[in-house]
Amino acid sequence: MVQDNEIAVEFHNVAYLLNDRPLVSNLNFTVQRGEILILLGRSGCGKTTTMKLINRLLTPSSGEVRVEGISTNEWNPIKLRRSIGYVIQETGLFPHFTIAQNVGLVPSLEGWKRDRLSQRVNQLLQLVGLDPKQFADRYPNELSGGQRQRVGVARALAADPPLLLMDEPFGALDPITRIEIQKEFLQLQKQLGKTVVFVTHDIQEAFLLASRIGLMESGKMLLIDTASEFLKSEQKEVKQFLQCLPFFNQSQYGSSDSI
Ligand SMILES: Nc1ncnc2c1ncn2[C@@H]1O[C@H](COP(=O)(O)OP(=O)(O)OP(=O)(O)O)[C@@H](O)[C@H]1O
Repeated sequence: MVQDNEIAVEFHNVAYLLNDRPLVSNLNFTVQRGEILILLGRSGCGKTTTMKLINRLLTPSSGEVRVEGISTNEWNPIKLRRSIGYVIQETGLFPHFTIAQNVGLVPSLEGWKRDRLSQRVNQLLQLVGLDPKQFADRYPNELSGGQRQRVGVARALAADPPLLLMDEPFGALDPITRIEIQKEFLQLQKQLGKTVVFVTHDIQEAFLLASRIGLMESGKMLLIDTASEFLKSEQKEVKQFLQCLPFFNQSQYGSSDSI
């Protein structure tokens, strides 16, 4: 049985309504510590909304989301967000900040001393495969899309948050860079043991990264299970996604079932 302290995030009967229209409803699931939970689903199915309910960019219209056992309504929103790394597709880097300033943003807001901050920034840039000597003083528009994505990941990790929310973080990359960065991210996650909620509509990405996959449709969670159970599902919506795996080879996928 899963112990409470193995649970990082819980959704209890959560709905979020906008102008009386439910964007998500009946959400009941947990995110276990150290797992990569993939939220998979077609455009507009409610993945981003679900993510924003975790870091309190949105609060539930009914039900409750708990992070580390505490309802998001009770968390101080600033403290909550600083304890959660957030990576989005467009990276959200500040254009007039250097790469070092972008990566060091949260620690500097937390009042870290200069030396500690610059050490941390260098360490993180190295961790995501960017040479600090080459990149620290550049501005975001002087980097390629893939390099900016790496900076986005480094920034999310800067204050060492236990939980990372990643919303289509590699969506804008060419397929080769994307596979490279996915594999590196997987290594990094194994090394750091973070809990990750990762949004994608790409089933290949889901199978490569997932400890478990949550399939969403029309604001509901249809299924949440390991990749190998996903493969066995008879649900129509699951099969539709599986058909999108071009060169489907079971031995390549579903190997990271264990949490
Ligand atoms: N601020 C808003 N105002 C009106 N409708 C919204 C708003 N935010 C989200 N929606 C609607 O809520 C639904 C869920 O949106 P959400 O962004 O969660 O989907 P998603 O699964 O992340 O989609 P995508 O993969 O395209 O990013 C969509 O139908 C969207 O149009």
